[in-house]
Amino acid sequence: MSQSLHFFTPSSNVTLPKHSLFTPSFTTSSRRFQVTTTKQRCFAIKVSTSSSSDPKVLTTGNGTADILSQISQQEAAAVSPDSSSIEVDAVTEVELKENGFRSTRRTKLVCTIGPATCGFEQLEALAVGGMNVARINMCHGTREWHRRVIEQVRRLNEEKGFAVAIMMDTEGSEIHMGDLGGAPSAKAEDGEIWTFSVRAFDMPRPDRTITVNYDGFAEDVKVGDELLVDGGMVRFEVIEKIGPDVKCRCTDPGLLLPRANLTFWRDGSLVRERNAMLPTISPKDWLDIDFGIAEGVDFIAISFVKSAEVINHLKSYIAARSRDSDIAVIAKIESIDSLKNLEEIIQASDGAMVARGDLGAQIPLEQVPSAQQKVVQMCRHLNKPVIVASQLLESMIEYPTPTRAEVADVSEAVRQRADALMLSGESAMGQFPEKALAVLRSVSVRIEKWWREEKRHEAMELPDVGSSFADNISEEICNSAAKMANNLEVDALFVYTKTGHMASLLSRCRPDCPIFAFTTTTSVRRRLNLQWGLIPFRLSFSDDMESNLNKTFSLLKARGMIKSVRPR
Ligand SMILES: Nc1ncnc2c1ncn2[C@@H]1O[C@H](COP(=O)(O)OP(=O)(O)OP(=O)(O)O)[C@@H](O)[C@H]1O
Ligand SMILES: CC(=O)C(=O)O
Ligand SMILES: [K+]
Ligand SMILES: [Mg+2]
Repeated sequence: MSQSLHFFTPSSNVTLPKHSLFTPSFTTSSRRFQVTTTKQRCFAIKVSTSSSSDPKVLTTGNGTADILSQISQQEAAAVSPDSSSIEVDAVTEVELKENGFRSTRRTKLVCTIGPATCGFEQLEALAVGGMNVARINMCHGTREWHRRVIEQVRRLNEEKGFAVAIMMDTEGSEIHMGDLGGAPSAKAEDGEIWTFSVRAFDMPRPDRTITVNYDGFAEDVKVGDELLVDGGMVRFEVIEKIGPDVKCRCTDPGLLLPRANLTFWRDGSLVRERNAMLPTISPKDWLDIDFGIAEGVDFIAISFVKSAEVINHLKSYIAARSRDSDIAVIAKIESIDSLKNLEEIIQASDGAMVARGDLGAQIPLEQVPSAQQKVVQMCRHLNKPVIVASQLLESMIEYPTPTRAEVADVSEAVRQRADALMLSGESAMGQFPEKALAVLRSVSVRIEKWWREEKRHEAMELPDVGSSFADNISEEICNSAAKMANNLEVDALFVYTKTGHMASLLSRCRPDCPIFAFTTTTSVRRRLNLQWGLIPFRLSFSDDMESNLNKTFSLLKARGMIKSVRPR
């Protein structure tokens, strides 16, 4: 098995760097490495290892003009440039052509789809606006409704060449309110008495009555407890218990949304009684997961993860049921338990989400920012994509411009170099979904550029993640390639990746230039769309890197995404 790494250097008389751009593991075992200069201005390093899953090749280029001047007319002609055999979406294509490689957005964007965005045109507008992943929340709507959304996203991908991935988010079995009898919201005013009940009501249900999904609710709460809706957006005090009904007085007025999360507090601490024993994945969640597997969603996000065990269980469940599709499991960090077992949970998962909505209901709000930073950093260390979610642009549910504080919050998540930012209510039921997405997009691009120009990124020591020698080689190649790309100020890194692993290792380094990730399957292409800095393309390629490179350049050139200039 061999791996090769292609570098295209900026000057015409290249000498191989004397000092090691590679770490000692490369130089001390030189027996394994064969360095050859292949062309006048490029060199390749072929790495032989006894065991490796697939041949991985990495190319870095210093600007397409230079690269293309390497390719003779004959070589270019040898590959018939059937430009349809490379798949990239129209928006990325235009962006690359018009703005160049360097100014592409690196931070990925996730939009929750709801009543405001479930139409085909609305979905298309989001895709055009930069949505990389569409999230469906199984707390709301019917499976039929979600199936239609999935179908439309798939149609959008097929007809318009997008690679929008689908993330299904489970409901989980925490305590939450019912669906408000179909009303989009209800206003609770200061001092009003509301009834929270575990009874099932016939329609219409009595005024100021809210159903609760957890049967033990009326037994677990005590008179005097504080009841928080959505982590404190609305607060009540428990004043009386009458069988299955709990009477509460509103102490902090606000808007109640369907299926809002409920927590109760006693003497300033979160009460976790029998509800703490509820399973992470409820019987209804298992049915939703079966639905997600059948529909071939790309990601399943698990709410209220408490331990790595549930992730491992779900992963084997998925593996047994979907042999050819590979669904990634995202752990939602939104509970005290998930913070306690953070490292093992992230290690077991394929990615994580900082779900600040519920997290802020379980830990004091002032602890949420440090928890976010910790999760983002740990994901980077362990090479797992991370999403920062909830209330990024909350005011844009109602207003067309964000608050200054919201822009600062988005900027901070971009500066932490999270893989992705997520819209919730802003895109699901807000009045300005496209505007909210445009704010995420422009703030991301601006902050990324600023930090690149200022070279302000803190150096982050990235620990090894692989356990085998082959894994270590892949990591070293990627770390070195990213470093070299930065030092030589190249325009793009090219990586050929079957499983997506090499691309993720490069993304983890957060290089200054974008990473073109060429992969053979559409499902891997969609999955890579969640990761920082990756521009995923679908392309069939072989083990012969020389021909892959020629083919790629010809195809990109035929599409007008890179230009040829006369050799200097
Ligand atoms: N499929 C849907 N149908 C109707 N309303 C929806 C749908 N998806 C989302 N919404 C609305 O958008 C709001 C925000 O959606 P979101 O999924 O982000 O909720 P959340 O409470 O932040 O997430 P979670 O329930 O996972 O903690 C919801 O409270 C709901 O009012
Ligand atoms: C997204 C989500 O589940 C939360 O913020 O609670
Ligand atoms: K959910
Ligand atoms: Mg949540």
